[in-house]
Amino acid sequence: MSHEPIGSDMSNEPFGARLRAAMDTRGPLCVGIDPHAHLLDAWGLPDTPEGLASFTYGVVDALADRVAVFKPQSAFFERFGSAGIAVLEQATIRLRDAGALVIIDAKRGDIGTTMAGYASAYLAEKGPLACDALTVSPYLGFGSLQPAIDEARAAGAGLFVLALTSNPEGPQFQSARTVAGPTVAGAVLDGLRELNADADGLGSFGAVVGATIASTDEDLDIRGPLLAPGLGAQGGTAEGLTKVFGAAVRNVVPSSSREILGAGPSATALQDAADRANDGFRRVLGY
Ligand SMILES: O=C(O)c1cc(=O)[nH]c(=O)n1[C@@H]1O[C@H](COP(=O)(O)O)[C@@H](O)[C@H]1O
Repeated sequence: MSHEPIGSDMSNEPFGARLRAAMDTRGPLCVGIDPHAHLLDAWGLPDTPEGLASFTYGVVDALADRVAVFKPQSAFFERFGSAGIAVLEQATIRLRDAGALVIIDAKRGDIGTTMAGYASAYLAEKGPLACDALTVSPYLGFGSLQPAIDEARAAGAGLFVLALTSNPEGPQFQSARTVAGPTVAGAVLDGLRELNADADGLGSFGAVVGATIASTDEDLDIRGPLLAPGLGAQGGTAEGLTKVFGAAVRNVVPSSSREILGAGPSATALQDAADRANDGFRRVLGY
């Protein structure tokens, strides 16, 4: 696999274009950074801010220059209060400096003005947690995401909106019909298709579609990226992706956390696990 830098000339491109270039160069794998207490323990680290920092920077040092996309899970940093958020900030900066893209998984969603606060924290170019894309929740209405959409457009960042999540409870809401007719998930996908309509190549507004959903009748051709968590620990497989995503499979960003992190703390073992996963995804996703 290639460990080439993505190229600094991409820095002014929109998120979708940068994501496509990064995945083409380094492979499609997204490594989720989820520092669970049990993983800190398995790595021989204490469940403290210091342990969190050693774990997180261990992953960063081993993989930042060879993996295209990282998805730190904010919850596991928030667990340690401001000390944990400081580690998330540092890790995001280090990963981006190494040419990787960072999706902060915080699943934010609120009414317009409050959403604007989240957008300025995570999406504004000079925001304290400025990242390449943020996961957001549409359950206050797709339109409630507008401030994040505006900020993402201004900053060349992206969003991943929950559509068909990997957890078994998801369909209770996501398969329900909206007043206008489509399912909740279908309405989210329609909204994203509209946002990506004028994109040149891959759009910047993506959907979260779990790798664990057996199949779907929804139209996943949103002209934007499809973040697919649920691989490995939750049962999703590389081979299953073609069944779930069909013709849209080329836009899938396969995300794996525990499956890769469990290989540590050895940097070589982490690199082998990431390379193996990336090779498998390249084969299945048509790279
Ligand atoms: O938005 C996500 O990334 C997400 C959506 C979803 O439907 N399911 C899901 O598991 N996730 C996240 O993806 C990660 C999955 O971790 P592993 O199961 O260890 O690979 C966690 O951080 C979840 O919060």
